[in-house]
Amino acid sequence: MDNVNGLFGPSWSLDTGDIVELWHLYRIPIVLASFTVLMIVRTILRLRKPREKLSETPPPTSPSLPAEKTIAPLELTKKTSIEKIKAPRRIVGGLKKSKPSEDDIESGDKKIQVLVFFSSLTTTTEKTAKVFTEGLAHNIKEFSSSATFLEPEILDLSYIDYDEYFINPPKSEPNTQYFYLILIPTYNIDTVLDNFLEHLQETHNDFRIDTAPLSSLLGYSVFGFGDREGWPTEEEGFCSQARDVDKWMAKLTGRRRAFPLGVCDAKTDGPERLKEWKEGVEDVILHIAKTGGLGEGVAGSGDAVESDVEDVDDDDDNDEVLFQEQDVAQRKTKAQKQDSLNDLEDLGRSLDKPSADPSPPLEVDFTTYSKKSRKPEAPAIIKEMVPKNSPTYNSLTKQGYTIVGSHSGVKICRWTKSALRGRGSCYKYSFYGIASHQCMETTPSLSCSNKCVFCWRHGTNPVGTTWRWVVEPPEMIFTGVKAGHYKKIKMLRGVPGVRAERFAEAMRIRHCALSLVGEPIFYPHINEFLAMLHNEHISSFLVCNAQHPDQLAALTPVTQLYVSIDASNRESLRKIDRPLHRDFWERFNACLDILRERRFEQRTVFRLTLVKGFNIDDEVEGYARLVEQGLPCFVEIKGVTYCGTSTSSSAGLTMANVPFYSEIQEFVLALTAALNKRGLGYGIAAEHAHSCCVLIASERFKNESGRWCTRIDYKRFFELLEKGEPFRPEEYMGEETPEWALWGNGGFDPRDERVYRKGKNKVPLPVKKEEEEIEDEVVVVGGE
Ligand SMILES: Cc1cc2nc3c(=O)[nH]c(=O)nc-3n(C[C@H](O)[C@H](O)[C@H](O)COP(=O)(O)O)c2cc1C
Ligand code: SF4
Repeated sequence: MDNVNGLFGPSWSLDTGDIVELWHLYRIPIVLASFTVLMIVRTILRLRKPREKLSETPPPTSPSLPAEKTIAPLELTKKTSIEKIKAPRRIVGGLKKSKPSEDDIESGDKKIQVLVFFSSLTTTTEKTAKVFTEGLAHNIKEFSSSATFLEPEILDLSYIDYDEYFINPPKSEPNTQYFYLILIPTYNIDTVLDNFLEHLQETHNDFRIDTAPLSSLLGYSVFGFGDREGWPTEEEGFCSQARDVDKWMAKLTGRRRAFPLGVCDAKTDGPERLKEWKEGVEDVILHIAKTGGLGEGVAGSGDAVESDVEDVDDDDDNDEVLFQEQDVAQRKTKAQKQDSLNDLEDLGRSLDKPSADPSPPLEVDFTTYSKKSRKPEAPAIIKEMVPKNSPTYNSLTKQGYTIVGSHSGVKICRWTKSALRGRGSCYKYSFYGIASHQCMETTPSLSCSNKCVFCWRHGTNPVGTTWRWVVEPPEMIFTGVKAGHYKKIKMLRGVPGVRAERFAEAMRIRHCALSLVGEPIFYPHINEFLAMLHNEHISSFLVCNAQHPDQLAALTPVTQLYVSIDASNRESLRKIDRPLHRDFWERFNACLDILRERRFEQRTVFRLTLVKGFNIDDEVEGYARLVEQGLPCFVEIKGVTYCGTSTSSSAGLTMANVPFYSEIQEFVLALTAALNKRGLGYGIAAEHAHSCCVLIASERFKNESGRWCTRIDYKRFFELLEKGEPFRPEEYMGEETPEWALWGNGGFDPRDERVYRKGKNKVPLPVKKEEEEIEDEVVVVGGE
């Protein structure tokens, strides 16, 4: 113990021997104490350091997270920085444009396609656009060889599917970049242009689509045709639709206006103005060919700097996004609205003291349209669908239509004339006992929501997805169409060959085919109109285009309800009907479901119009599936007829698209086999080879002896209707289908006289429809 005292005492001194002795005496407590101190230090250090992950076991909250999804340190860093950016959003810089790479173009990898779009009612723009495109094609060949130009293509806005060109540039050629030129007239009446504009606007406002989905275009420019005599100034509507198209294109392309909007008065300065515009456009194309792009900041380059006000104009939804370059313009247009936007506080403060912040003057350029400069908007005027001064009116009346009011029409069909002369009735006589000379073909809506390739009225017909025109009362339409029909019948009094008894019978309308042109159920008072027909014991055959399920669901029973089935699948339907509704396939299917529900209330029919190259090949199974879905009472299969007008050929339709009757027969056999394979109980009931038309019917329309009864007991139909109680279509099933109309017997009424064209032999089937036409008759596409 002394030694120990000596060790800690002040007079302490030790030699080596003492140290060794001490170690031997106290080594255990020394080792234990050192170990304890070390452990304490280690524990403190570990507690201060973050724990390292020792295993790959996923955390309990994400049991399925795969090992590779574990967030790596780098990703964590990135995520944190993204979160930091999130609120509030302030985007600095211009729109992100996928600008063409000069290298791409120079290396020859990319091709440039100029597309010239036009629309025309009275052909001025069409003719000009054609000459313009030819000239452009010629000049483009002379341009720099650094870029590959494809032959400019000309496209009629009445025929194209807007979705293919005006949501995104066409996708068919991945290495091709597009340059759009749009030549259009202006009409203050309803035309396809309204629809085009609606499409541009909807695309821009569609929250699912990028606001500038066409920004990958190389550029665009618009040229408008107008008439200063009727519309002297811009305020009064001079070239207003060209201006609107230009404005929407600026928005959709992210302001890639390559050259300013050109306008002309087609009657006076047209050639001069067009020449100027053409030269300017060609300069730009040349510039693109050389440099690969429009260039930045060049007047008319479409750069956001110049056109900013366009974007602020009406885009309230863009409030949260502020482009640095647009500050100045937005100060003017958005100042009052900004208070609530936290991220714009700085801007708001600067606006409070405008004099303290002398901003540079606003750039004004020709590409700018500002609401501020416009006069206050006049109250919306509801237009007439087909006004008397419209080209549509002229075109329809020239074709023999009587326009009643502003949206209804009536026409004597060729079969009515033919039946009056005892030269054959339409297929509806063979199948359903409709006397053609007592049939009125009419529609209360000349407008439609499709632009079917086989319709012959494109360019002139009003189209729309909703009714936006003046509505006339059903009484006025009913009286008007009857008067129009009788007037036309009377005019046939002196036609050679008209049979007196048929002429007398024709003065009493017994049937009404609501299938002329347009979409009858579009008319808001269609049910009242039908009631008027039925009150006068006029049967109703109504054809609709399967695009208006709500109206179809609300429709009161008709004698026979048709739905046009123009294709068996979405893509094919889009190509052939070119519907205006984006959800056309859903609408189509909804209509089939409605028809299925209605099959025990009225006679339901699928009408298939077969167009070779469009809706026949490989579609039999698809049609069978649709029949299974809608379970119609009947399926009418008809070959398209051909009118040979420029409109049908612009739609890509030629005689080659008209199927031979043998092809129709082949198709019918295949479809019936497909239906039987599905156990659906359909058979081929009747044919009218003359019209290239065959009827497949449900076995429900056979009598006890197993014979087809496709005809209608019209008297019974009205009796049942007047009882006001529900009834089934079988209850007004008519007599047996006549022998001559049955499948295999041709379907020509033996009471009538068959007349062949001069010089044509009595060629046995199959023949092209035209070769079997009745003398003097004009073949039209789309009619019955
Ligand atoms: C019924 C009708 C309405 C028109 N409305 C306008 C108009 O609002 N503004 C305008 O500038 N020109 C208007 N025009 C003139 C046309 O736009 C002009 O004649 C154009 O050249 C026609 O082109 P197109 O023959 O290709 O259809 C109208 C012409 C017609 C027949
Ligand atoms: S159903 Fe059609 S084609 Fe037949 S007569 Fe009537 S309108 Fe003419």
